[in-house]
Amino acid sequence: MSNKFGHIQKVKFPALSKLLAVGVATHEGEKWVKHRRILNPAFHVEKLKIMLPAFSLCCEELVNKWAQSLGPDGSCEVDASLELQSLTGDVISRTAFGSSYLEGRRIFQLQSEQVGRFMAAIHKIMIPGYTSFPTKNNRRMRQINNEIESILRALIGKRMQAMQEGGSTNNDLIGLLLESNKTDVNENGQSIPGMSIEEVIEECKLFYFAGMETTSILLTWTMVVLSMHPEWQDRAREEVLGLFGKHKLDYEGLNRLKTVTMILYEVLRLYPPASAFTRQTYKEIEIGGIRYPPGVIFEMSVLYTHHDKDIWGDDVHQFRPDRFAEGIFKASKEPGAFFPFGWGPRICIGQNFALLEAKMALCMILRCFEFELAPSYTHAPHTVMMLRPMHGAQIKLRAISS
Ligand code: HEM
Repeated sequence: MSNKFGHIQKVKFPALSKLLAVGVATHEGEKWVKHRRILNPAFHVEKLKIMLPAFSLCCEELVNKWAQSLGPDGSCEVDASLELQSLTGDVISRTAFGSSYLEGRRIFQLQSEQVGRFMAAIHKIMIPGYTSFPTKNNRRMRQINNEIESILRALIGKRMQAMQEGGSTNNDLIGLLLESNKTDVNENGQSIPGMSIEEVIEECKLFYFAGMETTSILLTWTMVVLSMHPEWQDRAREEVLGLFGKHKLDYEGLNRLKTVTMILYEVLRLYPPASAFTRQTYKEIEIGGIRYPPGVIFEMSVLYTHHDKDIWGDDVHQFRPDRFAEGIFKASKEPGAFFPFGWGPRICIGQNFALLEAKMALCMILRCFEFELAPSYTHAPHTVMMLRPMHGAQIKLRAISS
């Protein structure tokens, strides 16, 4: 971890866990607490169950598309990282914007372009004032931002009007967010101002950034790792076929998956999509024998902690899903050392959404295809913003005969 005095200091568990709870008592923090309270109902389990058919529809479209690409020998090659990004973009578009899915999809395309442009310029972004230079890239990024905001503004306006006229919330994220915003009541029972339109727009943009890339990266690494470990691929498929056969995947069944869940956790341990996140001290705090003043920014390395031999044992770099057989807390020597979704009050609000989506997608893929790495695949995990495969994930799919 580095602090603003330029020191680099490694802080390990358990001292690290103290930091995870830090960081929400400032002015920024108060705003966050309000946002979190308004967002929470939209991610409640009952709401996720209602979103399940949308997950299912998107996954079905993906496996059907792959089935149509199969050659005469019953196989085809795909870049799983692109395909799964498109899947998770579709899922967010449908679950966030329901009937306005096509506008949602346009936002997803624009944000994907935005991420690509940001990544291409990432080294220059450190130059003070660089983002206001009138370069071609910066002008296009501003244009994209304006287009995203105007689509969202129109969409939110339409929804608010429908709600005023007594229409339903449609149970999509935007509807649930607006409904919760309208009825926001603080702990003392007083109605307090909810989010402004600008803040709702920011939350919608965040759903894409926070929810799309991360989940597609989890699914991509899962396909890569299961290609490297066919014995675990077979075990997972057996479990899926045993539980569901050819029947529809339901919430209760997805919750009973043990092997698939252990596999997803082990992939999240080895390849955490958000490989690091930050915390800022708001009061003086002592960590690892050093006292830090308020305002110090710490970078929490999930990757480093998930690969620490002292915490996970000598097989730390091996893919061993059964280390999670007794649950997350018994998987390592330090309970709490597994935190791909963060920890403490700021923990990822979409973690149940992400895991449900990943289970649904993986089950459907396993039921229809066997897969292995294509000869062109090069294993190169790369951490620019997120931990992704640098050269894509070329996977060979083979249809499972029914
Ligand atoms: C595998 C998938 C995902 C991973 C690994 C992941 C990881 C994370 C992490 C590490 C954080 C920061 C937590 C902290 O500071 O303690 C975060 C925050 C957040 N995530 Fe996720 N996330 C995933 C999926 C999603 C999805 C699907 C959504 C929404 C649909 C979502 C929405 C958010 C939001 C809104 C925040 C900010 C929460 C706050 O500041 O209160 N995430 N996520």
